[in-house]
Amino acid sequence: MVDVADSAYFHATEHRPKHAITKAKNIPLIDLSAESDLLAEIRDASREWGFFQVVNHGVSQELRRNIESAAREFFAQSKEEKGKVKRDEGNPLGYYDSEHTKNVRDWKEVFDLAVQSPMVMPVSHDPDDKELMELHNRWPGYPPNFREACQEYALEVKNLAFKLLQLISLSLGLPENHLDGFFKDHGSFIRINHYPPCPTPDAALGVGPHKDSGGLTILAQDEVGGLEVKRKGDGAWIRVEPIPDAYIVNLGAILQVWSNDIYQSVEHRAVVNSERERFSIGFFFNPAHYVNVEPQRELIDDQKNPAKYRPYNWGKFVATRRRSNFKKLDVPNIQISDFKIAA
Ligand SMILES: O=C(O)CCC(=O)C(=O)O
Ligand SMILES: [Fe+2]
Repeated sequence: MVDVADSAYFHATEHRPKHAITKAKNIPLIDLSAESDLLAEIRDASREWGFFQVVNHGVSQELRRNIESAAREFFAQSKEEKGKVKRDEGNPLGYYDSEHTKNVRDWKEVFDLAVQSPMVMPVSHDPDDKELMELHNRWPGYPPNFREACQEYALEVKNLAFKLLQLISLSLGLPENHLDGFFKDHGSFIRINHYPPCPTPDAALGVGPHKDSGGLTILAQDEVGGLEVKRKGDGAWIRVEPIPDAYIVNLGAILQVWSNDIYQSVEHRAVVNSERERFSIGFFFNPAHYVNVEPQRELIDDQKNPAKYRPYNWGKFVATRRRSNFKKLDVPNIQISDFKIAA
């Protein structure tokens, strides 16, 4: 992927990454072991930023170290070795090095794995086609502990995801377990991102600006840093400072719909640099494919605050995205704004 002249990686001048504000007030840091004011902190952070970091989260440091070092060893292999577990059109899990965000190539390589394998998904984006498929993880032979490190990590982060979901539910004034049922057969996945040093960090991005489309994202970034969040209000890009052993939490588009816009998912991107490689590991906490996503009845009012979105099926949403990713269709990817009800 290190082809300097390849303009497929170049963003339009106005989207190039140089003007991040690093000295600004950072996204909130929340101590999950604190008893008092926890819900208020989560509510304020979710409303103001859509992003926060958590400490005392219950995920063991050792499991995080294990997956981080297994990832380092995996990506250090030759392209040919990594290509043995490459994703294809039939199964998007595994290794991939040519992802695009909004038609510009990302300066990264990734490894995706389903938290529950097999992951069940619709075969097609067509709403009338009820056929389902099972997606199985692809495990590399090297390093030998890769699979175990990923699976052990996934179990603990999944527990954190449910804990955060319950806190978010309470922070919206809903019962603690109100949203749990949507995640009974959850279609969560883990994406390990590797961003190699980039000779043109002013023109390329590790991941272009996007919003996460699922429920919640729980991200571990290493000490290099590069994640930036678009601040609500003025749209300035704010650097998320790496905090050792903390997790970055952001609300995905589904929470925006469930909460009928009380909470909003926020744009973010990853910048790269010319000196140091960077790793991040995202846990994308997604509902089951059969879940129909719609504003929660408890949070709407037909007269004063009607639903802002029409219901949509999560599995079909994912299948529609997958189709446009592979076909490189010249249309914008499906977004929740496609389901927005005009006010
Ligand atoms: O690497 C990062 O800091 C962000 C990655 C990201 O936003 C994503 O994978 O959705
Ligand atoms: Fe993201």
